Amino acid sequence: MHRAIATVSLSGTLRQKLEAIAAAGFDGIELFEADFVNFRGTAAELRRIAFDLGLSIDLYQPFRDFEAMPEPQFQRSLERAERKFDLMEAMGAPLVLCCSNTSPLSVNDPARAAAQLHELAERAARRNLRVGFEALAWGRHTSRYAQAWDIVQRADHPHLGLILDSFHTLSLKDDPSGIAAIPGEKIFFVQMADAPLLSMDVLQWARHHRSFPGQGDFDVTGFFEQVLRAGYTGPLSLEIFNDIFRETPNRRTAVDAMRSLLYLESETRERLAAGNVPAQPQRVELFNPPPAPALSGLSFIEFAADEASAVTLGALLGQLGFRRVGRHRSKAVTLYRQGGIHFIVNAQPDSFARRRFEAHGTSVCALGVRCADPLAAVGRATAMRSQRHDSPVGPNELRVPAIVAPGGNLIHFVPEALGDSGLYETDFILEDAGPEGSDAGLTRIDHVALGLALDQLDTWVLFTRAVLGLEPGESLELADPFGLIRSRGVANADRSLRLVLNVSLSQRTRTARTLSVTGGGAVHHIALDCDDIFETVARLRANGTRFVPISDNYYDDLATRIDLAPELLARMRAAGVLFDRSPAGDYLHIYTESFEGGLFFEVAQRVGGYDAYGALNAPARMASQAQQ
Ligand SMILES: O=C(O)c1ccc(O)c(O)c1
Ligand SMILES: [Mg+2]
Repeated sequence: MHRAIATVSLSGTLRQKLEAIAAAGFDGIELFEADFVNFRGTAAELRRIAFDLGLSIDLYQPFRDFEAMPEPQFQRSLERAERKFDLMEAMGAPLVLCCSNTSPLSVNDPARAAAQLHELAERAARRNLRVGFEALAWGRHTSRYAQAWDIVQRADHPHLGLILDSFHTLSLKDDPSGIAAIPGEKIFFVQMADAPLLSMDVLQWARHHRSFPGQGDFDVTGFFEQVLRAGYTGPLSLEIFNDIFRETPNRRTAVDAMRSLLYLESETRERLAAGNVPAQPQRVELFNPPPAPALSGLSFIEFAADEASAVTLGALLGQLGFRRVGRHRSKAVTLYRQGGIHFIVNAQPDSFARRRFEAHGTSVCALGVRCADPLAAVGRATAMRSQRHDSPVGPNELRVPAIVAPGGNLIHFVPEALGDSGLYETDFILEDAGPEGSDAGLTRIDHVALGLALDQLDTWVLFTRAVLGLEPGESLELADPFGLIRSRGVANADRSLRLVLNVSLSQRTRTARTLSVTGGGAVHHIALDCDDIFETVARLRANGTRFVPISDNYYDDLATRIDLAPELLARMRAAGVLFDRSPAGDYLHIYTESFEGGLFFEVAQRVGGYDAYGALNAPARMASQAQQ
C-alpha cells in the first residue's frame, strides 16, 4: 500500500518532520495547514524538498467550516478555497480534506451541504484537484461517516469523495461495517488512529490522546478490514494528534508510525484470510511479515556491571539464594542459577554490556527469551523495523540471535531446542562455586518490570505487540507519595512471558528519579516465583535479604476488604507479605530493598489462575520506600 502520515503527528520543524518521515520509509504525507503556514518557504520550495526526499504530498488539510452555510459565508468560503487550490497546485497536492462544519452558523440541511460541496468540487475539477469530505465526531450536523457518505452521494460529483478517519467512527462507537458497501473509488483517503478508551469530551480526546494503531484500545483492524472490503486502494495514512508525540524525538515517532502501519496491514490481512465472508479478490498488497514468534518464557537476564559492582551484585544474588555455577569461556561473565532462573553478570571490558554500564550504572542490559525458531523471530523483528544486533562470538560459543529493544537493551532469542541449560553448557565452563547462601526455593522468572520515560510507553506497547507478539492488559494508575505511576502488563498467550511497563506521570516519584539516573527504559524490578512464599521469605531473611516493610494498617485494612483465614493474615503480617485476590486466584508477594538505590526484586507466589501483578499493592511498597 501507499503509506502516508500527517505532519501533525510528529515533533520538529516541517523540514525535520519530512526527513524523519522519509527515513522511516513512508511514501507520502498529509500536509497539516499550520505546518505550511509557519514554514519559511514557498509551496514550490516545499514541493521540491518533498520530491527530493521521495515523498508525495497526498493531501492538504484541513479545510474547515465550509458546507451547509448561509449564502454570504458560502461565497466567502469559495474565495478561501480558490486560494488553497492555488497553494495545492504549487505544491503538487491533488486532494484537500474538507472536514464537517462545526460552526453555529451552519444549517442542518444535507441538500444544501451537498449543493455547496458540489460547487466546491466543480471549482477543484477546473484545476484537476479533488475534495474529500470527512465527518468530524463533533461536527455540528454531520458527525458519522454514513451522513457524510449520504451528502457525497447527493452531491454526485466525480471530484468529490469521502474521507474516513477511524478515530471519529470508533470514538462514537459507530458501526464501521457499513463502510464495506461504499464503492472503494468513492473513498478518496483513509486516516487511521487508535486511542485509549477514555470517558471525556470527544474533541479533547481526539486532539490530545490519539495514538498509533496497536497502541490504544480501538478495533482498528476491524475498521480497516471494512475499508479493504469496500475495495479501497488509496493511501493508508496516520493522523495522530498526541501531546506526547509533539515532544518525542521525531525519528523514533516515525519508526513507531511505520511499525504501526505494518502491524495493522499484517493483522488485517490475517483477519481477512480467516474471515468467513467471501473476500473480494484482493486489490492491494498488504504487508506479509514472518509470523509473530512463539515465545516460552525468559531463559536468562543479563546485568551490566564493572569489576567492583559484579562483586557486590554477586553477593546480593547469593543472599537471594543463587549459586555461582559458571564462568564464560572467553569473557568476564559469570552465571548464577536457582531453580529454572539464570542470571548473567557481565563485567567484560570493552563490550556492549560495559557501554550500558557506563551509561546507566549496574543494570539489566539484556533479556534472553526462549523461542522455538530464533531466526524466524529475528526475521519478524527486522520486518517490523527493529534492529538486529550481532555481538562478537568467541570460539566454542553459540551465536544467539538478538535484536535491539526500544531504549537500547538487547533481546536474545534462545533456541528452545537447547533445553534448560544447553546454552550455558556451550558458552560457560560450569563449576559449582557455592555455597553462597542456600537455595531459597525461587523457581522461575515471573515478570520483568520496566521503568519507562513518559514518551516510551506507547513505543513499548507497540514493540511488544508487533515484534514479540505479546498482548497488553489493562492500564492502571497507582499512587506513589510523590505522583502517579501508570502501569500496564503485557504477556504472551500462555503467560510464560510477562513484562510490566511502568511510567511516572510526575518528575518526583522514585520511578522518575531512577529513570533520570538510568536514562529510561531500564529494568525497574524483577519478580521471581516460588511455591511457598513463607518458606522462601524465611530462608531469604536467614540469608540476609532485606525486604521493604509493610505498615500494620495495611493488614487491618486487608482484613476488611477480603475474607481471609485469620492464620493466613497473621502469617502475612508477620512476614510482610502483600496479598491480592481476583476471581481466578490469589497473588502473594513481597519486595526486596533496592540495590544501589535502584533495581530491586519481588518474590511472588501465584495461586490458581491469578493473571495480574498485584499492582494495587504497589502504593504500599512505594509509600514504605518513601518513609525509609
Ligand atoms: O481536530 C481537527 O480539527 C481535525 C482536523 C482534521 C482531521 O482530519 C481530523 O480528524 C480532525
Ligand atoms: Mg481526520
